[in-house]
Amino acid sequence: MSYAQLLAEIPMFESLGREDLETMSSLLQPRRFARGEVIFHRGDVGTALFIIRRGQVAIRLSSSEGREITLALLDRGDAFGELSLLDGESRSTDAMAREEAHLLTLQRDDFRRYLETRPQVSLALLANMSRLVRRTTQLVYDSAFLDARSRLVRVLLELAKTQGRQGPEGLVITPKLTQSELANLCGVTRESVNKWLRYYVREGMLSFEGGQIVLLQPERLGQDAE
Ligand SMILES: Nc1ncnc2c1ncn2[C@@H]1O[C@@H]2COP(=O)(O)O[C@H]2[C@H]1O
Repeated sequence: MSYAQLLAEIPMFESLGREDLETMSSLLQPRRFARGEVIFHRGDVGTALFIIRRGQVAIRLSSSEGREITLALLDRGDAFGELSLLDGESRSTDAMAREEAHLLTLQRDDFRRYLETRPQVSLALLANMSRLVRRTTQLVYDSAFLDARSRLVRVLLELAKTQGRQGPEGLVITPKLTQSELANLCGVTRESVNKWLRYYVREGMLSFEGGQIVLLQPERLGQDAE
């Protein structure tokens, strides 16, 4: 089966011509993970890049006491696991399938060969890593300077931007998130997420539809948390 069409949708590989995409496609191995299954743990040896065909993957950190934060939720067309292939260190985070996930793996040597011979792929990877550094800086800023309410609002607005769609009432956040998952994404307690979600529902700025959060007045929400 050719995965060239999926590869062409991924920013890191979009510069590749048809022939390259077909060659890379023949190097990919499909792997399937059940809902809740761990794809890798922080500290594991990294041997492959992962590309998501279907399903959702959480990039997470957890403490020895069982506390967790979610750094990112990834879905179709997202790639992860590039860091350890580049610096030879171990996996920097855990990765877990939030729902049944159909993934493709590209082995380290094959990935590096593309980076060495296709400068456009390296540039796109650098752009990807620049975004990652910016997001991490934003997380540091948020945890140092923002209160729980502002952190929640910032995460909701970012999810709406990266994984949202326009619905009839407002911006719908596509992944269905529990309050605990939202709390992990914001780095605040579940109680505080619950308190502020209820406040924004009362104020008419957000609602819930079929388990999804809908931002009814995203601009007002943004102003409120400034
Ligand atoms: N802060 C972050 N935000 C989003 N993704 C990350 C972050 N840190 C690490 N990752 C991804 O998670 C992967 C974990 O394995 P690697 O360290 O090989 O590569 C990492 C990146 O692809």
